[in-house]
Amino acid sequence: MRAADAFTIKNKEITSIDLMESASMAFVKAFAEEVPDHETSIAVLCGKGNNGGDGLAVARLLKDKGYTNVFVYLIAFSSKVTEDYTANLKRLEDLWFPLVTVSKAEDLPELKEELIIDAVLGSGLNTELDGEYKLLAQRVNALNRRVIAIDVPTGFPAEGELRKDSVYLKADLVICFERPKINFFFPESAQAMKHFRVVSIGLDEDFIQKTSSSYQLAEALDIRGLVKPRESFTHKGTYGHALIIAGQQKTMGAALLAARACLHAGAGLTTVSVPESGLTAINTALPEVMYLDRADLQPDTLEKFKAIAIGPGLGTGKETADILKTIFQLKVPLVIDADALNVLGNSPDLLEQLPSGSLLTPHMKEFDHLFGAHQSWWDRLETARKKARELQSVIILKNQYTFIIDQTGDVTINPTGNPGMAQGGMGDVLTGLCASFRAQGYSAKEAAVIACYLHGKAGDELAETEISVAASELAGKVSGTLKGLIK
Ligand SMILES: NC(=O)C1=CN([C@@H]2O[C@H](COP(=O)(O)OP(=O)(O)OC[C@H]3O[C@@H](n4cnc5c(N)ncnc54)[C@H](O)[C@@H]3O)[C@@H](O)[C@H]2O)[C@@H](O)CC1
Repeated sequence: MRAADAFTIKNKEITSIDLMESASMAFVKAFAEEVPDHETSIAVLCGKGNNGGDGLAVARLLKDKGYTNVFVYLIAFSSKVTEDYTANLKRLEDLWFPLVTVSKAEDLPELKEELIIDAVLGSGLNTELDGEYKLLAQRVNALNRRVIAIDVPTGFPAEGELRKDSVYLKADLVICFERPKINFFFPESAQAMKHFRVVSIGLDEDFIQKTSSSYQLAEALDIRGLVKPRESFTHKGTYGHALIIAGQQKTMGAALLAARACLHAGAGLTTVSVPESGLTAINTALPEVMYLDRADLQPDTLEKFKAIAIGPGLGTGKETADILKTIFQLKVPLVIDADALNVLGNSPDLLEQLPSGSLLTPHMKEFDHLFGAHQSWWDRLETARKKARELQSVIILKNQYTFIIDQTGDVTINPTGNPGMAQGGMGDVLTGLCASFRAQGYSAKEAAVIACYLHGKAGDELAETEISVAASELAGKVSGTLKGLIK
């Protein structure tokens, strides 16, 4: 993002002070939507870098917009100042804007304002907070006021490990510039912020798109670009035949859910392999779905499938390991989930035989069982990037924001989904979606991106009218949601 700033300044004939003004205007526009009451009393805490410069400009622009109670506190712990900070300070001084200088954390007056804008330190942070900055953050946190941070909360690193004992100036909302920071997507970010929203500040979009970044955020437009329309004269054979190997006597539902999702996501044919005791359930609940006896899971029968998903409710016994050994010999794209992942975690030799181009869908526990325990999500994601390259496979690392890591180690972040979806069976549905898109001919990465986005989006649509979302309901909804996405 710093490169995009520099490129925009150089090529758009915009000076850095104008870019700061543009960023501050974008902040104020979003702020006004969040805090419409112009009588709200606001304390703007400004450090001496460009984040502080934004704060000074924001204070002036808020006054211009009609906010009558804006007070600025200059956090003067450092002797270094940036040029744009100095220019914005001069603009405020010229307006006779009341300014309070705080040279030590203990000098911060007992703030009476209802709301605090945090512009102390932004993305220029290079170490954890300590000394006066740490004391200041602790003092402000103790006030329990509503805090809106500019770009990032003070003390919060844009990338790198988020340690549990670090101190941040906690924000209720972060209004950040142009793109969210990767660390916003980790569960540990909850220590520093509740929500974020992104505002455009006029950086050169072409440059941002072309600049290689290891992280991409999936957007509806990406899905529209990926999903191929259904053409005339196509038939069920065009859309592939998926096989789902799942379920035991007491976990038949997992197989049903995966098969249901696979069917509704558009696979031409869906077959499920469950114990024979599940046959009636399949025929009753999913009449379109076919059945394959476990005894028939032999190479010559399996070669005809366009994709095979394995794992939901399957158990971690020898049978699962034996089936994995068989399907690893095939040239059929694989989706590996749940108990199949746990079996691979128990036997590293088998994991080494994983065919390239496979799709693995672990949640945090399954991931750590496969690749070792991790203390932070940053580390976990780094391991996922390394393993995806080594295994030449795609990993869907499930989380509130799911990470899709491709064979080059690049990460696509999925933004859809909501807490209403925190119910058993959701993972089985995602596996069925992955199998469906793999069977329809999408690459492992494409299938993963479409499946994750669609899964969350269908859940979001259901959550508009429901507190919690049942997995079977979501599986039945995906076809309609997909239609809406590609319109
Ligand atoms: N052209 C640009 O680069 C733009 C930058 N913008 C703002 O500029 C911010 C980045 O500004 P800066 O790079 O000046 O840096 P900051 O304002 O984030 O930080 C100020 C200074 O603090 C010092 N510092 C770093 N780590 C510290 C620590 N642990 N404890 C104490 N001091 C520490 C550094 O010397 C840094 O220069 C962004 O977050 C954003 O708010 C916006 O104005 C948009 C345009």
